[in-house]
Amino acid sequence: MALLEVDGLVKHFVAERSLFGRALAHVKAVDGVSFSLEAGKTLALVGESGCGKSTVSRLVLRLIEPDSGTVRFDGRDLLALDPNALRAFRREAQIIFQDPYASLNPRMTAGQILTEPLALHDLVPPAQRRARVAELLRLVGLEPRLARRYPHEFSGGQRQRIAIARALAVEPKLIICDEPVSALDVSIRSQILNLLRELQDRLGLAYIFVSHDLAVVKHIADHVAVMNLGQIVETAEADALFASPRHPYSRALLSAIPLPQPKAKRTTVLLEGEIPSALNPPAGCRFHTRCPFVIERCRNEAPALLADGSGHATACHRTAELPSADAILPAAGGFSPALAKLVAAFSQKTEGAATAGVGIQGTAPTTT
Ligand SMILES: Nc1ncnc2c1ncn2[C@@H]1O[C@H](COP(=O)(O)OP(=O)(O)OP(=O)(O)O)[C@@H](O)[C@H]1O
Repeated sequence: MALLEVDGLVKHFVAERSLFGRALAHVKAVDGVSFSLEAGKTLALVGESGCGKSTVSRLVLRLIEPDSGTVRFDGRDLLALDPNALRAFRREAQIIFQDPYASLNPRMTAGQILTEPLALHDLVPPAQRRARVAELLRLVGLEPRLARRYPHEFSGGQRQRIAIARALAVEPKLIICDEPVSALDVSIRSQILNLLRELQDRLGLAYIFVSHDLAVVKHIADHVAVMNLGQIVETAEADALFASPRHPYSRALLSAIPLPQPKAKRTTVLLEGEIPSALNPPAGCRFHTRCPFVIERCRNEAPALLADGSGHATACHRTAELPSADAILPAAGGFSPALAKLVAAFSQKTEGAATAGVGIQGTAPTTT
């Protein structure tokens, strides 16, 4: 049985109200999202800013209520939990944020920050709390003597370690990592990612790893779900998705990852076209206004997220007929003349990682 099962989750926010309080427009932040996560595994939720990743996280933690859909955690229906059961659940699922400085109380020492959850959930008798704090600090690679310091006395990476230790204090089964390394120096990122992986192996933690950056996700995810405008457009085991992305949006996100070899050539898929407006969401496939492979059907009919035998699921009418990702990503060419024409309008050859370019142009779309 999966640790977490999310089915048909929907959350629309009111974006505009009339003078009399009537809802005039809705943001479809999350619109029919389903996925599952095994204990001890990592699911990465990937997509541009505004695609609904954080809203999914908040729904999974039951910090906000969905309009419809279900969330099952360890076999329990989260939406049916009474206050006591919800309190117990708060221990089992934790979250760490992009900016640890904002999430750590500046007036508390690291020791006090780590003692707080122990006391709140009555996890450790008062006499043993100091030892438990030292243990937590060691677990995240910090010296116990640092317990006396305040957040501003730590580096960004150290602060993220304290935020991780605070999450671990309650011995959770699931941690939502919301862009946990985006605010950190590039040189520190891999240290924090390694720490998260080590802790997962040691403690059997499951992670939902929220990120806009597929390069980061590559180092940590077992499964990836790519989101666009409140919906999952592709989901697969990480290896399968990175080796062979199928949805044009995933291909474009992947093509923006710098190549490991500086001289390697690749075609960067540039997505242009009309960017969907919050008040005028695209009909049919929500990606069609930016898709290089759009056909008439995409404008009228929303594609279902369909899985093949291996569990690789894609929401695209043209999955079966598009060229393999190899034909796009490592600049191997090989398009049929008709597809080459389409791709040419949206792609350009680049050389080397430094000029690999950004795969998506324009500001991120909003959802309605
Ligand atoms: N409380 C709210 N009220 C109204 N709209 C909201 C609210 N929370 C989120 N939204 C909107 O819902 C959409 C999805 O937001 P969300 O924060 O989940 O996206 P995201 O992918 O996590 O983006 P980011 O990476 O920028 O946090 C956005 O259009 C956002 O403006």
